[in-house]
Amino acid sequence: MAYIDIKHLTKDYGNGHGIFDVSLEIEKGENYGFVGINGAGKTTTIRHLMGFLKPDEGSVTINGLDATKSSAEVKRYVSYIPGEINFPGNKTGEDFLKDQIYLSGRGSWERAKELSNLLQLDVTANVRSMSKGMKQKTAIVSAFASNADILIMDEPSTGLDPLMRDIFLDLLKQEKKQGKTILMSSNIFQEVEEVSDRAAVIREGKIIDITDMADIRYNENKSYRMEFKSLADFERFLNLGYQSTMVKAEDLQVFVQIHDKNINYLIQDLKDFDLVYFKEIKFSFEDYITEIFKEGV
Ligand SMILES: Nc1ncnc2c1ncn2[C@@H]1O[C@H](COP(=O)(O)OP(=O)(O)OP(=O)(O)O)[C@@H](O)[C@H]1O
Repeated sequence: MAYIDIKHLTKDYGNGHGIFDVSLEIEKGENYGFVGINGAGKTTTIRHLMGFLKPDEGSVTINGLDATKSSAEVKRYVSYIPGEINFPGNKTGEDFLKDQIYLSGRGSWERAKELSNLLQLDVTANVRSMSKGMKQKTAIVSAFASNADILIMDEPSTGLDPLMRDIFLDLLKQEKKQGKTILMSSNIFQEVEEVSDRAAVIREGKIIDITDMADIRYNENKSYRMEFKSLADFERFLNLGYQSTMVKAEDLQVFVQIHDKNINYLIQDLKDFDLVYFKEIKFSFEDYITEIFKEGV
């Protein structure tokens, strides 16, 4: 049984809304991305993991415990960042964080202070008057300072500026190195590509794909873009018969798709040509998702 095991989970809100027959197996120590457009079903799935929703059908277990029936026990392993953050009470960030550490019985204020400094969070501010970004940072500090075995995060980088997002992603990588199991929903494909081992794609409540991120990062089919100095060279190259995904004749540019094992042939051939530039175009997780959505799986 997987560490986080979601089996045939269904929550039907009617009129095609909800999640349907969702199954995901997340192994211990894995960093798992969960992507989908707005309304796809990410939050509904995640709320089942936290025991906030009861399945119509199917089950969720975390470390062998039923997430619905044993939700209090499950929460001992889990730190959670909700999609919508609303802090209770009228206290400072520091008091809120100290309460969380005390209530969960995990983590330390020292670590929370360190994380707050890294994320430039002013913990003297009242949680009620915090901006969206500050609330998000407070939730991140709380989750990371708790030293929980499992991190479940619903679009955690929402509201962070690009610099803070990078710091957050670095922290996430550190958590992974320490053996934490991470489930992060997001609709920012670049960040999922950067940190995840695998990612599931949900659309209209159904899982349509599970991707091993190594296949994207180390894809052996590469694209190269090149520009020729002269029209004569441009035309001569096209006659060589390489698979060109796009040709921009007005700029004398060609995009070639080629498998790694054939790259030497291409380089040999290009020795006879006068090039303005030659550049690898990385195949990204976003390209992959766009293809899946185009294919209408
Ligand atoms: N309590 C509810 N009652 C009825 N429909 C609901 C309820 N909660 C969610 N839905 C619907 O279920 C679908 C999935 O919603 P969900 O919030 O899980 O999506 P999401 O992928 O998290 O979206 P977002 O990226 O916008 O947060 C949506 O169509 C939503 O309108």
